[in-house]
Amino acid sequence: MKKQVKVVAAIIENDQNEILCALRSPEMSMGNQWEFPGGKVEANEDPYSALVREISEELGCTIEPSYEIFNDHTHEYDSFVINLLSIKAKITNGKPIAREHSKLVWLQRENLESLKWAPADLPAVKQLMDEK
Ligand SMILES: Nc1nc2c([nH]c(=O)n2[C@H]2C[C@H](O)[C@@H](COP(=O)(O)OP(=O)(O)OP(=O)(O)O)O2)c(=O)[nH]1
Repeated sequence: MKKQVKVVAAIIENDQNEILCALRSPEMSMGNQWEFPGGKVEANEDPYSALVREISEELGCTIEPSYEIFNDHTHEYDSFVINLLSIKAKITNGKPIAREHSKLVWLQRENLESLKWAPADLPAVKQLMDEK
C-alpha cells in the first residue's frame, strides 16, 4: 500500500483580498510547483497547531487559523497518497519570508489558475475561485 500523509496548507488572505501562493524550490520534493504553504501533520498534533507551527518555520510569521477546514481533498500521487487539509488563516504578526520556497506571491482569486499548482491543490484552488 502507498504511504499516506496528512498535510495542512494555509490559505492566507491579506486586506486586499489577495492569497499567498508559494513556489516549491527545486530542492524540495515536487519542486517548481505552486502550493499553499504548510506541511505534514505530526503524530498527536491537531491540524491547526500543525499549521501554525509550519507557517512559523517556513515563513517566519504568526498566523491565526480560521478553525474550520476550507477544503479536504485526498489525492493519489505515484509514490504516496496525500490527504490535504486547506485552512484559511490571517497573519497576526510579522511578514512572510520565503525561507524554504523559491518565491512567494500574493494573487487575486481570479489569477490563481495562471500558476502550475501541485495537483492535490486544484480542488481548493477551484473552491477559492468560485466563492467570490
Ligand atoms: N505544504 C504543502 N505541501 C503540499 C501541498 N500540496 C501537495 O501536494 N503537497 C505535498 C508536497 C509534499 O510532498 C507534502 C508536504 O510535505 P512538506 O511541505 O513537509 O514537504 P517536504 O519537503 O518536507 O516533504 P518531503 O520532501 O519530506 O516528502 O505534500 C500544499 O499545498 N502545501
